Amino acid sequence: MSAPTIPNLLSLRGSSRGSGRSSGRGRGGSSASSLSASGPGHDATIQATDTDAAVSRLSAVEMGYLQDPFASLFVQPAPPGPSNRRLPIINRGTYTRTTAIDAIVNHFLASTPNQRRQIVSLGAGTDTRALRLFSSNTYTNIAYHEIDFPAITQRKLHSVRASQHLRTVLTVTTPPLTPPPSSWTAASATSATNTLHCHGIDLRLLPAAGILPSLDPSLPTLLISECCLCYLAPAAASAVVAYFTSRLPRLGLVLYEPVKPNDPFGRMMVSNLAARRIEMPTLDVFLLPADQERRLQQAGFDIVRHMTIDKVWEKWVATEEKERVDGLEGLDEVEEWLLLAGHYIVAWGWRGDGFELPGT
Ligand SMILES: C[S@@+](CC[C@H](N)C(=O)[O-])C[C@H]1O[C@@H](n2cnc3c(N)ncnc32)[C@H](O)[C@@H]1O
Repeated sequence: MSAPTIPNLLSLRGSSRGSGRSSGRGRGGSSASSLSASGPGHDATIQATDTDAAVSRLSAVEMGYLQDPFASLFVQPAPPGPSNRRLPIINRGTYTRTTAIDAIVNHFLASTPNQRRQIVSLGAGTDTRALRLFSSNTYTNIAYHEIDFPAITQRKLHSVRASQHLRTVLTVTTPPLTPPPSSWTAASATSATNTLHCHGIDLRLLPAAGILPSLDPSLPTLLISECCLCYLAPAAASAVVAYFTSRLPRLGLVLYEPVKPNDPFGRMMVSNLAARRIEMPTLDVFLLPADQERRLQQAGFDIVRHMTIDKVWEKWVATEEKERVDGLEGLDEVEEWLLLAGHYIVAWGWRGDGFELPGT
């Protein structure tokens, strides 16, 4: 929920109330008003959504929702003041979505002990999940693949090379080329069996490309799309999923996306995105949670589950943890939270022997 979909919706609403909170726009180097809704300008707008996600992650970390020592390393230092601070319901959304995907990732890793396994994050941006996993030292033998536009993977490499802290977690194994390569690899400094493979490629070109370097089709693999495939045209998004389902027999997929664009709240969400020249074409096709389940079934996943974010909060966050989170900022707008969280879904499915993902 930290991406520009709802966060900006509510950031816009927050600033109209004079909260002084910023959506983080402009920090990604694009001005939405000057960009067209398709073509290269639109790609730049979509790439800038990673900055929104990074700023929201940092806000949730700074307010104590999440622990992530890497969140600040991918966000430009803000001027003094609360400019990077998100509204409480946005922080709770970022927390809940991160908790849900972390739980699915952990379940996948725990169900595949003593063997090599893969995670592939589509549109990973400057996400820190691989860094958190590697530094926790809980799991070994992970090949973690991240895919994003070359401009984003290059920027991530720059941050990794520039940060003393990150150099204690990752050893970049790509030769130090100038200009920096868009595809690069790194090994975990604590366990060399954990490797990070950053692939700088437009996902829409993936179906026509060969097998990604270092991707091993024989390994159990978890594919993550955390607010990524929703930016692609439905046929292109399906082709990306088919690229993996046609090659990897033991595969799971977890998606995080908005749903219900046609009710009043959903219409407002879509119109706020449109004001920023952002389109989410898959939202027109996978309208309801049941459509997302059908999508995964049609893609070939045998077991399919989904939960809206409000249900994740209700069912997956333990009582004491709910109390801790409630105590951080308080949440006056409970109805607004339920409305917001009900418009975001985590859907997951899997197929193949020897591993599993959680039930609901
Ligand atoms: C909202 S951000 C999410 C980043 C990250 N998954 C997270 O949740 O923190 C969406 C990401 O998807 C990437 N993306 C969108 N369309 C893409 C495409 N066609 N090819 C590669 N990356 C894409 C963007 O560049 C951006 O980094």
